[in-house]
Amino acid sequence: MSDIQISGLTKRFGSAAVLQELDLTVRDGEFLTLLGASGCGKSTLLKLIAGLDTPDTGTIRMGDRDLLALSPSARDCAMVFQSYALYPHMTVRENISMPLVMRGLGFWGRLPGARLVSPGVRRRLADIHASAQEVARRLAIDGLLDRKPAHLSGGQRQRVALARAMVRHPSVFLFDEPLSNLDANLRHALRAEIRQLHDQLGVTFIYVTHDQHEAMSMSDRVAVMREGRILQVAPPEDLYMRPRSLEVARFVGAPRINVVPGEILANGEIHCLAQRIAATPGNSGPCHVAFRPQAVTLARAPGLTVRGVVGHVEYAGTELMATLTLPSQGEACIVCLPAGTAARAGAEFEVTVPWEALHVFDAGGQRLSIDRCDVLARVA
Ligand SMILES: Nc1ncnc2c1ncn2[C@@H]1O[C@H](COP(=O)(O)OP(=O)(O)OP(=O)(O)O)[C@@H](O)[C@H]1O
Repeated sequence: MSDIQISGLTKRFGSAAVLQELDLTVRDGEFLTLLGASGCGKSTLLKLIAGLDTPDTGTIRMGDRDLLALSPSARDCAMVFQSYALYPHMTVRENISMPLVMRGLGFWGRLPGARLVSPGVRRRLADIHASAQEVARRLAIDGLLDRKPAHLSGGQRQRVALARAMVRHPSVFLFDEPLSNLDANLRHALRAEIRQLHDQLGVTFIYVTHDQHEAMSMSDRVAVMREGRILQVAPPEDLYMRPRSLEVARFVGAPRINVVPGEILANGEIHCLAQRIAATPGNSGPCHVAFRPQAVTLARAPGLTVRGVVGHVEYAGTELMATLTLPSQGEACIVCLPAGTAARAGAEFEVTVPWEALHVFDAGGQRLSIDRCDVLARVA
């Protein structure tokens, strides 16, 4: 198939612009996730691609096809919703078969009596049910084909919704928070299954979630959204290691990235926590220096020394999460330490952030490229 190219997409509800001049290319066959806080416009974007709503301006193209000119059914997209959207009065078999019935049988063929009088309708229905059975087998729900949705668990219902999307072999799957209603264990298991399904089918998946673990663990690329705009589109590792802005850095990673103030001097040196940490060719002035809680080390290593007073210590299995209050700033940082580290509340404690784990952003929050200092230097 082809890439999906979205250009200048704007959608308003009344006076509120929910999507603002949004541009995005979804590559053919990739697993792309739209990640953002509730209300940032993720579902709206998905609905515009599916044809369930229309934009005010902008284009959505797939190869040489203008998707906006096509009806939802002609777009070759299948959508899977958080709420499953199954027909309660139909069996699992009938639910899964529904897209093929709608496509393969005319109005008369869909009437309940048609199969009694028409051998052609009977044959087509038998083929459709065989296809439904095959998809159900792949998703391990073939033992449930005669049940109604009310007699299924949440995970089973979501599998039926997936099967219904798969049965017509669409070229694009659109997922709107499909796992939100499930418990943590099931969510974890289904994440892996959905990713495997993507790899087997080899078609484009566009997945909406506000859960960064879900986004980071499943996707080829993640588009981070905020207030109707895309802040960055990148593979999960790039988003985590090289966030383009402080906003993205704060959104991705848990616990949240630590940020302490820094200063860029006229000679380009960056100072932070009374240490010379790096140099940048940019303008002088205040900046933000950031590091992830997991990036700190207790070993002596070249890097930024962070010293503070231990506050709350949280035990998290193989590690501890400790809050450090930095006396100079009065700011609290969270650092991740190996379990068993002697970090007692009220005591002074010191960690090092290796140079390569430091992120520097200008006063406006945009990432600065920096030259690492190779010698730990204290500023008098
Ligand atoms: N039909 C509508 N009429 C009016 N406002 C709407 C409509 N649909 C969505 N909105 C508003 O548009 C904004 C974006 O909604 P959208 O559902 O796209 O967000 P989202 O990022 O998917 O959020 P969530 O994760 O909570 O589902 C919200 O403020 C929402 O209230």
